[in-house]
Amino acid sequence: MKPFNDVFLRACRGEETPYVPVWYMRQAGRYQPEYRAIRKKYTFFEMSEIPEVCAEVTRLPVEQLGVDAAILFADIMTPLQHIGIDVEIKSGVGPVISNPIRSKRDVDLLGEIEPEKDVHTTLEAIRLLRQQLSVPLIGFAGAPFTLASYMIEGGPSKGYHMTKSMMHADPKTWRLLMEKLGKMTIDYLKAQVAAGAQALQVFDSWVGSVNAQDYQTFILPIMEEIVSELKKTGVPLIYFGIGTGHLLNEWNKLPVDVIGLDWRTSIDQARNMGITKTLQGNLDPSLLLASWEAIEKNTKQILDQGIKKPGYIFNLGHGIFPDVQVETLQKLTAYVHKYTQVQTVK
Ligand SMILES: Cc1c2[nH]c(c1CCC(=O)O)Cc1[nH]c(c(CCC(=O)O)c1C)Cc1[nH]c(c(CCC(=O)O)c1C)Cc1[nH]c(c(C)c1CCC(=O)O)C2
Repeated sequence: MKPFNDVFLRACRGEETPYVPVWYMRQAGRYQPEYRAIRKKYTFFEMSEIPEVCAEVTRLPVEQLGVDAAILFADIMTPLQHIGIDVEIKSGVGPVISNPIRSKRDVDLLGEIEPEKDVHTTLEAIRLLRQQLSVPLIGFAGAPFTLASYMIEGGPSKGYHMTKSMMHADPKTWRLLMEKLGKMTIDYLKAQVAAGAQALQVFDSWVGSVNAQDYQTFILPIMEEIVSELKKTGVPLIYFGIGTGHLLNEWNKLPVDVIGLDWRTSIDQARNMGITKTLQGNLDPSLLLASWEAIEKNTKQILDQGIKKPGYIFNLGHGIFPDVQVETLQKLTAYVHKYTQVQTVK
């Protein structure tokens, strides 16, 4: 086996690195012919129930693209099935829930997870991967707001209107829901670290839809609890969301190690705002469908900002689309490694 590559972990901690580490959100997915072939045989959650398949799909992009970290194959919806949410992943749609949360009674009925019993296949996949990988393994979970948005709306949403109206119309029920999801997230992620996850990413993909005041009142308290509990595990913590430029000052106060940015906020802008954490991101994934010249030009701009100081990880601003070519990502990974190596040696 290759020697262990810890460049990603060092960048998470804000240390100097020999080159900028790279990984991609949704690096295991439908853009890979091998993934599509496996997925033909199973539903999404059937795949998640077989540790060997999860491990294989997790390893695939590491071997194929040469990235510096692996992210566990699972979904943010995975633990919800075990607290009473009836969820299915519909291809081309996303998570769909047949028993959405609409009242205090629905929230009261939600249970707790017992990780070693309920998500043992996910934990088993982590244990397998730790024997197989020579790059760090990132564990992950959805954050309470983002999970609640699916649970309340019943599926993907544009405006999150029912979610935000519950937050304001029935703050007590909202708080209870946040507490239950917060506990689930803590239990789930602690179990992932105990099984061998070497970093954690909390996906709050849709939280950018609330303003800073509502974030402080209705979401920040549970995030403070989650992050301070997870900090105790000792592994680096990444917090990511889409369109969160207006929330970054609040995020910077949380004891997370890394902030994941989408393409709307540049690395320079975030640093000029006073963000002191390691930054991760943030090529617009749409560019992966453009010419190589456009990809290179935009990537170079991001890297020139990123490498101004230690504590930078290259990624996309959101996940890879299914119609991206594997070769594009291979070329991009090699480009980031080479370009940043030359720059730091100088
Ligand atoms: C919001 C969210 C979800 N899931 C996730 C998020 C947060 C990141 C983000 O903002 O995108 C996170 C996620 N989902 C998946 C991973 C695995 C690891 C990885 O990034 O490679 C991760 C980290 C697998 C997956 N999760 C899903 C797929 C595709 C499913 C398939 O094979 O049909 C994969 C590989 C399904 C899924 N699950 C979800 C969506 C929106 C979709 C896509 C729907 C579609 O376009 O078909 C919910």
